[in-house]
Formats: sequence, C-alpha cells, structure tokens
Amino acid sequence: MWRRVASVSHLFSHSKSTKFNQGGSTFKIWETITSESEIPTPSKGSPFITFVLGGPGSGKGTQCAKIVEAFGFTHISAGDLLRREIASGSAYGSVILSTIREGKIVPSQVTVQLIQKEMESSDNYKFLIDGFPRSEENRKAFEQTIGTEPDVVLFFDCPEQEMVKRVLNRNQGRVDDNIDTIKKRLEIFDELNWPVINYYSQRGKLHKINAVGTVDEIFEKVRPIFAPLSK
Ligand SMILES: Nc1ncnc2c1ncn2[C@@H]1O[C@H](COP(=O)(O)OP(=O)(O)OP(=O)(O)O)[C@@H](O)[C@H]1O
Ligand SMILES: Nc1ccn([C@@H]2O[C@H](COP(=O)(O)O)[C@@H](O)[C@H]2O)c(=O)n1
Ligand SMILES: [Mg+2]
Repeated sequence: MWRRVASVSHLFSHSKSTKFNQGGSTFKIWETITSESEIPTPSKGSPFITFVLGGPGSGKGTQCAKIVEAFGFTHISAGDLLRREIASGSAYGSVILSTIREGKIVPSQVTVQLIQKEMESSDNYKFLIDGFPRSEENRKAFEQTIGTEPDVVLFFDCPEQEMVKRVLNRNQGRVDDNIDTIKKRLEIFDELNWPVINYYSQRGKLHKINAVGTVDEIFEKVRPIFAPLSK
C-alpha cells in the first residue's frame, strides 16, 4: 500500500488513497510517494521534530539510537520518560505504573508535560520523539501545548508475530514485557494508533518503513529520509 521513492525530482510529490480495514473500522490510508527534498530544512531558530511511531517491539528505540549517532538528534522516548517518572517516586508514579502494566495510555497531559520539559532543557533543536503520539488525544495535546506539528513522522511497520518475539526476548526487566501485556498493547495500538498514522499520511509527513530485517538493513531505509540534513 505504501511506497517511498528516493526520487530524482526535487519537486515530485504524489499521493493516492487506498481503503483498508483495521480493528473493525475502515480507514482511508494514503499511498505517498515522496522525494527526499520533502523534509523541511531545519533551522536553529525553531525545533525540528520527528515523531517515531510503531507497535511494541517494532524497533523504534533501536533505530532512534542509530539516527542519533548519524544525524545528531536528541532522543526523547515517551516510555522512558514515564518509567523515569515512576522511578523518581513522583506523585503520578503509581498511576503510571499501573497504566503501563495494563498496556494502556497514560493521560496526555502528563506525557506532554514530560516531553515539553525535556525539549526545553535541551540545547539541541533536532528531536526524535519516540513512542508518541500513541493516540489522537496525545497528538492534539502536543499540538496545543507545544504549539507545533512534527516535521517528519516515521512509522516502523512490523508484523505482530515478529514484534511479540522481539519483546519477549528483550530481557530488560520491563513490567510490560510479558505475553498478557503485549496482547493488550497490540490491541491498543490497533485501536488508537492507526488514526494518528492516517492523519500524518494525509498531511504528507509519514514515512513508512518495513521493519523486518537486520537493524542495519532497516537503518539503510531510514538514512535517506534524513540525508538532506547532513548536506
Ligand atoms: N531489526 C531487528 N531484528 C531483531 N531484533 C531487533 C531488531 N530491532 C530491534 N530488535 C530488538 O527487539 C527488541 C525491541 O526493540 P526496541 O526496544 O527498539 O523496540 P521498540 O519499538 O522501542 O519497543 P517498545 O515500544 O516496546 O519500546 C530489542 O531487544 C531489540 O534489541
Ligand atoms: N505516548 C505514550 C508512550 C508510552 N506510554 C506508556 O508507556 C508504555 C511503554 O511505552 P514504550 O514506548 O516504551 O513502549 C506504553 O505501553 C504505555 O503504557 C503512554 O502511555 N503514552
Ligand atoms: Mg522503545
């Protein structure tokens, strides 16, 4: 359904829609053919924001580490911020912990505030915001609070079976890395993430990446998206 072409034309941009069924609802997703020149030119005066989307275990955090190394972004993982909040003994800690255990979404106000604090305390202007937005509510809260939209949205597309396998092998002691929570996270992903993906696809910002293969193979699909930044 999706195709990304490193086009020779700097002005080439074209999209067409395809209907598909997800979680019982029919969505119209846009096939977008984009050229590398479509990512906006970053300027130090304003933040350059990339949202990183994908199901649990699709490899978002792994690819973010590679992008940071190659292109000098600051990596902000919404999940890591929430886990840090639990570890800090904050007033929200116990609610966040039970929400993560259940594979549900923490209220947007909490997550957006944590992201905002992280962005404001950084000297960098290039941000990778990983695992966010997880829902339309997340997306709208970010826009309202931060007052801007992302410049680029990456979506790591991975089959469920592969995501489950990766999460169960992760071995980092996460409370949500067990089969029951993974099932719930996948259900929540299906229900709440597709509208966000569809939204950014219609705005021509979405880069869908097939997340099957080795870490390096996948990164070679990511690299051209940001190549204009290294010029
Ligand atoms: N291409 C890959 N092939 C095999 N294993 C991978 C690949 N990419 C990542 N992994 C492994 O899969 C596990 C999940 O990866 P990662 O933590 O990056 O996913 P994630 O999308 O951030 O997941 P979550 O949403 O749960 O935080 C990790 O143990 C990681 O080392
Ligand atoms: N925008 C978000 C991001 C995460 N959560 C909660 O944290 C869990 C772990 O997130 P990862 O990105 O590290 O997988 C996730 O399952 C949610 O419970 C959230 O609420 N909102
Ligand atoms: Mg992660």
